[in-house]
Amino acid sequence: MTVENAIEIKNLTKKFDDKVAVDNVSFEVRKGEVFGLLGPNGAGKTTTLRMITTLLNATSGEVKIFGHDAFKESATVRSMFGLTGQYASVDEDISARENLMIFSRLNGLSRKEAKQRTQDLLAEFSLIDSADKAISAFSGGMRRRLDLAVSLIARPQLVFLDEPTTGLDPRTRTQMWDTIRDLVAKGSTVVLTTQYLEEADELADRIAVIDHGKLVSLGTPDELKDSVGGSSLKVQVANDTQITIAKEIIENILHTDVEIKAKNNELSAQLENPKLLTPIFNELTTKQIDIENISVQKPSMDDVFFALTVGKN
Ligand SMILES: Nc1ncnc2c1ncn2[C@@H]1O[C@H](COP(=O)(O)OP(=O)(O)OP(=O)(O)O)[C@@H](O)[C@H]1O
Repeated sequence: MTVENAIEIKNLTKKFDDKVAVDNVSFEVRKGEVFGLLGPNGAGKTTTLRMITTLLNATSGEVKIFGHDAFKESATVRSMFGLTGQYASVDEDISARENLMIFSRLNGLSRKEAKQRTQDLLAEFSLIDSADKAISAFSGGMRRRLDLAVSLIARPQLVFLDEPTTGLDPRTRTQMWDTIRDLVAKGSTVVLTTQYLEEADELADRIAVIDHGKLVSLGTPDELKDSVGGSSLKVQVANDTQITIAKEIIENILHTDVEIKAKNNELSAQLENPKLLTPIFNELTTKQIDIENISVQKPSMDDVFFALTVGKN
């Protein structure tokens, strides 16, 4: 039997006393995809991740990793994935090289193998130049790269990244995204939690949106965007005396209300049928409306987030 899914979760639930932190969640993560867990603070992402990675017992439900029961075969399952964010307690005075050597040895590699693996990972994560510096001198980006390198020592096919870029500056974040894409290109499956909507949009093949412990939506970024409504049309006119007539033209064609933003003479409306853009443009031109700007925008991940999650948990 070939296993198609890296992870299968069925009816996963976690209660802390009376509080239901994760509520009957089911989903699958396919081999080779980047799967994003997205949700507001306190939604239950970390608790879900901790159960999948055997760090926390579930109240009920089932987790399978490459076909193995994560609760009954936890030792086997643990050897199948890498997990970042677990090495914070490492001595800050030791170097990146020493750090990788220690964890390679803990992973059962011989001294010679550990040396080679350390050298390869330092090169892969652009840490060669800083390899012998104390970790205390490392920037946030270098620490994250080292953390990821450590999680890959045993060459896992599945990697969990809990908020891999939180606190990084935009450039370092982009470098981390490249590193993650590289990992996937080499065949790994990646599960990540993130509080950045842009990150989920950029990296994830599919996203599970979690709110109040429940799975509220699952799909590709485009599917999620489509699910919260159609595109919006924005027309900016050059001359404010033409706003009213432009509004009438658009309303007549779309049969919908057009909103006027006082700033920049901008008109906006829901555009369910993109084919209506051409007649709108033609009619505005025929009526000699001086158009400054016209655009059609799909919903953003921000729109998805606000539409699917219900504010503060
Ligand atoms: N050990 C615990 N004991 C009691 N309640 C807990 C415990 N761990 C988590 N919770 C609660 O469970 C809910 C889900 O928390 P969780 O940390 O999984 O959310 P999250 O989506 O990861 O949020 P964040 O983005 O803030 O990390 C929260 O209401 C939290 O307070």
